[in-house]
Amino acid sequence: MKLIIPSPAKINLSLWIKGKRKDGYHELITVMHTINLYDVLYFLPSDRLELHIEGNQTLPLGSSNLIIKACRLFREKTGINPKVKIKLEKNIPIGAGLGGGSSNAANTLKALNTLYGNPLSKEELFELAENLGSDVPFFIRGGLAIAWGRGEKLKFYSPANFKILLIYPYFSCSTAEVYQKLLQIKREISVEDAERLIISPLINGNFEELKENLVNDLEKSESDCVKKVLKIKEELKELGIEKSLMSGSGSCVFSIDTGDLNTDLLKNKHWWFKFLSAI
Ligand SMILES: C[C@](O)(CO)[C@H](O)COP(=O)(O)OP(=O)(O)OC[C@H]1O[C@@H](n2ccc(N)nc2=O)[C@H](O)[C@@H]1O
Ligand SMILES: Nc1ncnc2c1ncn2[C@@H]1O[C@H](COP(=O)(O)OP(=O)(O)OP(=O)(O)O)[C@@H](O)[C@H]1O
Repeated sequence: MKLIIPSPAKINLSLWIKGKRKDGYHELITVMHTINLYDVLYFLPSDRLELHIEGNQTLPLGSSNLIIKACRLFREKTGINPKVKIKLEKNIPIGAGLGGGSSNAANTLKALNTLYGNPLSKEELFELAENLGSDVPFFIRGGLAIAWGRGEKLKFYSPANFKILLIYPYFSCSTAEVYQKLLQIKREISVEDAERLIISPLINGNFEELKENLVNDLEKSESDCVKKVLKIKEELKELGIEKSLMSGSGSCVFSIDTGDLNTDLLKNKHWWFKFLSAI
């Protein structure tokens, strides 16, 4: 049986840091939405597990690839040894704050579950996803959600309908380094606050109010990568895009609902840009 699975990216509409946990992770609250920028995963019959990648030559093919990690976790949990040829068509920039690897991992778990007769419940899929990374549980369902804790606690909402301008500056950021070089931040904020500040203006289409409320505390990181991202935000301001935000731990920057922008201003710069939609 052949399966073709779209693996969408996400943006973080906001991210607040509440403090540092004993396990070394940061306590956070973040609002995520999947967008129509996809990798594609092909699952084809094979006599063994194999991974082929198109569109990117830098990604590992072995056990450090999140797709292989997902396959191994599936085998440990179910006792089923996946014999599939997986082809990854990579379109999502890596280390860009778009969760590409996390999305691949989550969608691989779902695809294997489908291929082998659904041995895992939805809850078990979420539990397994948690072991693969903080963003992976979100991609089991996708759409619009508030995540908190390390990022594994989730509250989902009906997906919203909005346009995004996404800028990728041709460099990547290390998530670990961005967090490591983050100043001590202790936000007093709750899931209810995130609902009031982000979810309700988003769902009601109050984009001016939403733009005023967008925050990403990881922009305060001392990492060189984030400093380069902040320069991109300044350049966008000079082009008339007043409100933009770094997604996740960077390097992408996005702006909401910039429909009437003269795109010529964005051309021939040191980035690529795409007009995308929330999905
Ligand atoms: C930046 C976000 O993408 C926002 O959605 C996530 O917080 C990062 O999630 P992720 O890419 O899955 O990150 P992980 O692979 O879980 O962790 C990478 C590293 O980021 C740091 N990390 C990650 C998540 C978190 N809540 N606190 C952290 O301090 C840890 O040093 C960790 O070792
Ligand atoms: N299938 C994969 N796709 C992308 N990255 C992968 C994959 N497997 C392992 N990785 C590793 O994961 C890291 C980045 O993953 P990813 O692209 O999810 O980060 P990101 O876009 O910065 O997302 P975020 O920071 O929001 O979690 C890189 O170090 C990359 O080498």
